[in-house]
Amino acid sequence: MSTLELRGLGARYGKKPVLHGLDVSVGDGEFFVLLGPSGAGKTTTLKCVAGLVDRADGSVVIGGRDMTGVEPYERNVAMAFESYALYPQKTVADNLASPLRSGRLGTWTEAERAARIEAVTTTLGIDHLRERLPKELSNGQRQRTALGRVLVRPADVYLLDEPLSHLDAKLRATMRAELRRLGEFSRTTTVYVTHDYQEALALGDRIGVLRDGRLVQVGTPAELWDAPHDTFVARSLGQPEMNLLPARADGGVATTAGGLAVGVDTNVSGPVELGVRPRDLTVTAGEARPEGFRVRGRVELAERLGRSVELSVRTEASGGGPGDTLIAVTDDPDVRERTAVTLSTEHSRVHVFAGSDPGAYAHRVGSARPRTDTEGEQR
Ligand SMILES: Nc1ncnc2c1ncn2[C@@H]1O[C@H](COP(=O)(O)OP(=O)(O)OP(=O)(O)O)[C@@H](O)[C@H]1O
Repeated sequence: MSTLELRGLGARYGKKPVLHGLDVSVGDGEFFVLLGPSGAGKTTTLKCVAGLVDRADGSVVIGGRDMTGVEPYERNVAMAFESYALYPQKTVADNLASPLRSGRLGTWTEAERAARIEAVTTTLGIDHLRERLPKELSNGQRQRTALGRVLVRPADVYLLDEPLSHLDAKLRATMRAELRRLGEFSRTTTVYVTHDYQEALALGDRIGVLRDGRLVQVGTPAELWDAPHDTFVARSLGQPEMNLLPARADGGVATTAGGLAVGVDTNVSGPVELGVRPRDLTVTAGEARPEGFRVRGRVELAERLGRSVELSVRTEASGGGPGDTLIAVTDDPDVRERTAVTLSTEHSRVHVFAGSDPGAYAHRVGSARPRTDTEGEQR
């Protein structure tokens, strides 16, 4: 059990910098998720913690001890790579037992070893595979065994790199729940790398969003969901992605190109983006309740996604605008293409992002508010 701190952590491959001054403190027993797209630097961050990157700047501090110059095998971290290394000639049970046999982790009685292995194989659902050799396992089973090899050994910090990536959707969901339980049970400080936002939201006590080697936002799942730092974080969480409508703010009103207008803080002016999650929009045939944010439109496309239907809605073009397109999700099977609908939500669910730099992500400055003039949201 240990805290983990990254202080100004940087890393380079050759001359190319890939991590830029990461600062974060992971609490004792915390399950911390690093979320980011391919190439963001997630694996490199784990390797720096494990001591496997030569050209690192700043420092990694585990349990209050600066790890600069400390060899990987002396750091007491256990890392599971996406490519799973198993002894080909050993059974699953022996593969799991071998980390406990190396004298470095103290001596274990046969009974203690067996109890620990059993707890892990039960959690990972590989009990029935204990006598098999790696070549007799599917990719997903091999991945779970490799994860087991890490979890079986007590360590100060677990470093897990996309450990569920080779599992099918159903098994991933089951394993997510199991891992969550295991985390609560073992309370070992864990850094878990993924590019899957659902995994991050389900597992993380906190999440750090990494983009191009920089930590863009660190927070609880609720903080990231309710107040994403910028449009990149906003789009990283949620499927379908958050709707983002370009607009111009002036005098406390932001107006989209399509003619939609909402109240915003009077301090906000210039180019903005209005963000609303498809699942935050309530879809009603005809008129909606009068309070809150609401907009009328017509369904242009309806695509069934299992129980729910994803709608592409063209908003009504009033006030000379061409209308905007918003994605919404409904469970109502009667909403079809060409149906007239009203989309509504609370103003607090309409995020306002500001920033005019081309190519940069706009920052969240707050949420929309009711308009104080009498024009309404569609004009
Ligand atoms: N050994 C290496 N030599 C040179 N460049 C590397 C090396 N390993 C990674 N990189 C580069 O460093 C950057 C970060 O890579 P890293 O593997 O940390 O990203 P990641 O977020 O884990 O991505 P993924 O999800 O695809 O595994 C990428 O641009 C990658 O191409």
